[in-house]
This record gives sequence, structure tokens and C-alpha cells, in this order.
Amino acid sequence: MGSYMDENIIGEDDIPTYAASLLVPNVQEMVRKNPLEVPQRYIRTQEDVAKINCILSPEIPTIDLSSLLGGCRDELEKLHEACQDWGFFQVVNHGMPRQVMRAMNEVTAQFFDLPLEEKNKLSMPSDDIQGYGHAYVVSEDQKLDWSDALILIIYPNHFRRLKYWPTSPEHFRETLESYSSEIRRIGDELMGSVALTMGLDKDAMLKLHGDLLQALRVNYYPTCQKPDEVVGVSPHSDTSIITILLQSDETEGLQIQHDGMWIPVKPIPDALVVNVGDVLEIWTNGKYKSIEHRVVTNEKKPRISLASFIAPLDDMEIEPLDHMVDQERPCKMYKKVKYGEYLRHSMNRKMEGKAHTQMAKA
Ligand SMILES: COc1ccc(-c2cc(=O)c3c(O)c(OC)c(OC)c(O)c3o2)cc1
Ligand SMILES: O=C(O)CCC(=O)C(=O)O
Ligand SMILES: [Fe+2]
Repeated sequence: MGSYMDENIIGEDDIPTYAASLLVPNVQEMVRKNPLEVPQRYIRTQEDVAKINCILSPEIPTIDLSSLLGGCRDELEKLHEACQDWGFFQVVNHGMPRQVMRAMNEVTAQFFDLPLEEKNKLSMPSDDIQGYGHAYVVSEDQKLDWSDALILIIYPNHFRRLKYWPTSPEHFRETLESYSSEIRRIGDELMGSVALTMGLDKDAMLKLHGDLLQALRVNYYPTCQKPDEVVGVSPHSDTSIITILLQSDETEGLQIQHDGMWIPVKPIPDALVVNVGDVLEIWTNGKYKSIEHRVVTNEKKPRISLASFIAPLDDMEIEPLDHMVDQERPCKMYKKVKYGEYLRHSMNRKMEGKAHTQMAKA
């Protein structure tokens, strides 16, 4: 395996580029300069920020990865139900050393604490998606999210654009390297188990997609004095196969759609949150659900999350697997699409829930 030090030997010609996004203000800086101001472009309609109305909201399922890998049939059944009924679950006993998670949280917090001029050295250009800035902004009158992000492609190694990888704080790059290789292992192990729940061999999914893309989106949600009027990240589903999220232990914010309500995902210390992405929904002909989720803000504490998207490479063709057509779904609900085209289609439009998935509907 190469490392981030390949900087000098690998050219950038083959690195895929992604959709353009309009330049918009840095939210963290806006709040630092004027904590009370919430510009009109961030204010949502009542409907957009509607809350759940139940006092005791259900918790998303928890999956024990070490039991899964040990062959526990009950845990496998739990995983199947989580993918089918929730599209989201928390993973415990995943084997990522606690100090790797802590170090990753620490270096990302230190990165966002840097002065804006430092962070802007890694600015996302208007014609790509890697770097520090905002993606998915496609029109001047689109409502904006109350967050900033750093987006990096991690694997395959030769897709890395190292000019966007922070060198400050000092240990950022090596910490990201350890964290990402742990995420890759956990992703492979989870996909092996998901293959079993789909009635396939353990390594079938890995064979199906071959080499994978792993991208990281580090989200920074500043505090907001009108938390009920803004959204940290707009409702969307992920285009990935699966997404593995490390969220802060102390600050809630992530909410998912379940039975017509927005349900908060309560942080479990050291757990990872995993969600089914659009590709897994398509492969399973809609049996496993890529669920809409959003992030809300609060007035007290900023929140950081790290979303690792595990996705096919651009050339991979995605369609429902033949054996996923059954009595419940007697025909293929999605047509064959090239992943690269699907991803770019989703990026070229404002993310509005699952509207982008229409492109792949049969
Ligand atoms: C409105 O807020 C957001 C919309 C979309 C995403 C997002 C979801 C993904 O699944 C995803 C992805 O899989 C991906 O890699 C293939 C990627 O490229 C780097 C994304 O930017 C991406 O974004 C997040 C937040
Ligand atoms: O911050 C979070 O909890 C979720 C972020 C997210 O959905 C994403 O980056 O795709
Ligand atoms: Fe997401």
C-alpha cells in the first residue's frame, strides 16, 4: 500500500473531477465575527425545520461487529433488520483503537480552530469537490447549510489530491492515514456481513465492486443563535454503498427519517454510525433503504462529524441483483446506471432529500 508520501511520484491526470459549486461564505467565520446574525439565506421554512413530536423517540439498532465476525446468527439477523427497517445502525466492538478515534477528533478540532487564512490555503476550487469549503451549492437563491466542510478522497491512493490535506496540526496526515485504514477494514468487514444477509458469499460484494473509492467529509457545525430556523446539513440520502460516521460523543445533531418522523441519533461513546447508501438500495432492489437524514444545530456547542463514504469507482455499473427480484418486488425497480454518472447527476443539483435517486428509477 502506498502512503500520503507518494505526493511526488504520482501525477494528478487520472484523478476524477466532480461538479462545480458556487462560492459561499464561511459559516464559522460569520459566527465568529457576529454571533447573533443569521442571514436570510440560511433561514428555512417551518416545514423544512419541522421537529419530531414524540417525547420518547426510538433508538436506532446497535450492531456488535465482533459478534458478527464470530458468526453469530442472531447478530446477522439484527443487521438484516437494521438495513431493511432502519437504513441506519450504530456499530460497537468494531476494533478501532480508542486512541485513533480520539486523535482523529483532536486533529480535526485543531484544524477548524486555525485562522481562516490558514484553512483557506486548502480552499475547494469552484470546479471540484475536494478541499475546504462547500459542495452542492448550485444556485444563488438556494438556501444554505449552517456548516463548513473539508472533503478529501482517501482511496485509491492515486486519487489523493495532497494539496488539500492539512499539514497543520502537525500530526493531521498520519492520524488521518491510521483512521482511514481502520475505516476501510471496518467497511470491508461490514460489507462482508451485508453480503451474507443478502444471501451471497461473504466476499461477493467485494468481487462485485472491485476496487473502491473512500472519501471523507469532515463537517463543522458552528453554534447558531436561531437553531430552530436553520439546518446544519439539508435532508439527503448518501450516494455511497455505505457511509461510516464518527460523531462527537457530546453533541447531538444527526436526525434520520423513520416512520414519517425525524429521529435523533443519540451518540454512543466510541460507536460508529453506519448508513445504507443509494448503491446498496439499488443492488437490493429497494429491500435495504438509503434513508434521508439531516443535521440540526444548537446554540451552545459546535459539532464536528467525520463521514467516510465508501463507493464504487466511476465506471462501475449499478443495477438490482437478479435474486433480489422476488414476490414482494416482482420487477427491477432501478435501471442500470454508471456510478460516475449517478454521482455527478446528484452533485449537479441541489440535494433535496432523495430526488436525485429518480435518475436511476426504472
Ligand atoms: C446536503 O448535504 C450533503 C449532501 C450529500 C452528501 C454526500 C453524500 C455522499 O454519499 C457522497 C459520496 O458518496 C461521495 O463519494 C462518492 C462524495 O464525493 C466525495 C460526496 O461528496 C458525497 O456527499 C453530503 C452532504
Ligand atoms: O454530521 C452528521 O452527523 C451527518 C453528516 C452527513 O450526513 C454527511 O456528511 O453526509
Ligand atoms: Fe449524509
